[in-house]
Amino acid sequence: MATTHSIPSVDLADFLSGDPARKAAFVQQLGKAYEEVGFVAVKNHGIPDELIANLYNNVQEFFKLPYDIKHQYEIPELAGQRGYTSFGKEHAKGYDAPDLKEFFQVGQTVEDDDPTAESYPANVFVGEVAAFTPTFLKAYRGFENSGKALLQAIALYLGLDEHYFDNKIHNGNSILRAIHYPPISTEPKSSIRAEQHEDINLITLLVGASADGLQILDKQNNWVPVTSLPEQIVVNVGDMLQRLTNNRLKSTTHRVVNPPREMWSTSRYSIPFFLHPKSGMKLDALESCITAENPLAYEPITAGEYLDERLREIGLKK
Ligand SMILES: O=C(O)CCC(=O)C(=O)O
Ligand SMILES: [Fe+2]
Repeated sequence: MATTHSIPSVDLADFLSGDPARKAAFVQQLGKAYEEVGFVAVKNHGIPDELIANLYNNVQEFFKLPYDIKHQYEIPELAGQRGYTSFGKEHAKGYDAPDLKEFFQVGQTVEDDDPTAESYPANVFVGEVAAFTPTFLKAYRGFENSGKALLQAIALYLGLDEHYFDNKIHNGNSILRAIHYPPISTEPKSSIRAEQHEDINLITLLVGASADGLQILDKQNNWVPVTSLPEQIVVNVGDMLQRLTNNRLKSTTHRVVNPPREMWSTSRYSIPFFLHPKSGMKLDALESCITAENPLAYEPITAGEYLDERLREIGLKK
């Protein structure tokens, strides 16, 4: 895979090093990257390579299953938030044509006595691929931990207490999503596998996709390819963090394009982790992010209300 020329790169080991100068430098690099680009590549992210490899193997096994079996794991009442969503169901906000993908989502499992547990639907267990669900649950915790460290750095950059986000994301409504973009068999109507969009959540952590295709829209309105090194994950700002920071940190538009014709026969897999807080978190703009040059841009809203609004806009919730 090619290098990440297009987005800045940071080393999470700097933040966790215990060396105040390295830690402070990381905070500035991450914050600047999120103000200017909205995406970074993170090395030493703490999710073991072997776990990532297992995750991809299980995901490929699952999507190979016949449609009738996968469809048993599709639960429309859950708006795609748990289990399987079949090909052509989800579309980007503002677009009618569906994305060319099927996906599977795993959500939070509460392990303490937090009453938030009652608000989460149960995860859907896949019987046919024995290691699928356990591997997902393990990876879910890994992404949560890496995301927590990154949010600690973001909190410091914003002049907040380092642990500002910790209890807001503990038992949060995060989603681990495995996506399969199937091979292309006939001339596609458009060149797009996943139409341009911004992510809904606080931050998204994406482990190296199985193929090229991800592009971000830069400030000059050019589409720039993002391909990450195997040992890096790509982490971007979502709309909830953009809203909380009154547009100071950028939720950058991105999309997935079709491969060149000679690659049509290949599938593409990717596994984003959408880091959400608990639904009660207020997304009201931080005082420090409201200035004369950057006046208040959004109405107050909670994370839960905002998620509902967005799921309706992308066709998952009626
Ligand atoms: O497939 C990818 O690489 C990115 C997918 C994505 O942007 C999303 O699901 O929000
Ligand atoms: Fe996305």
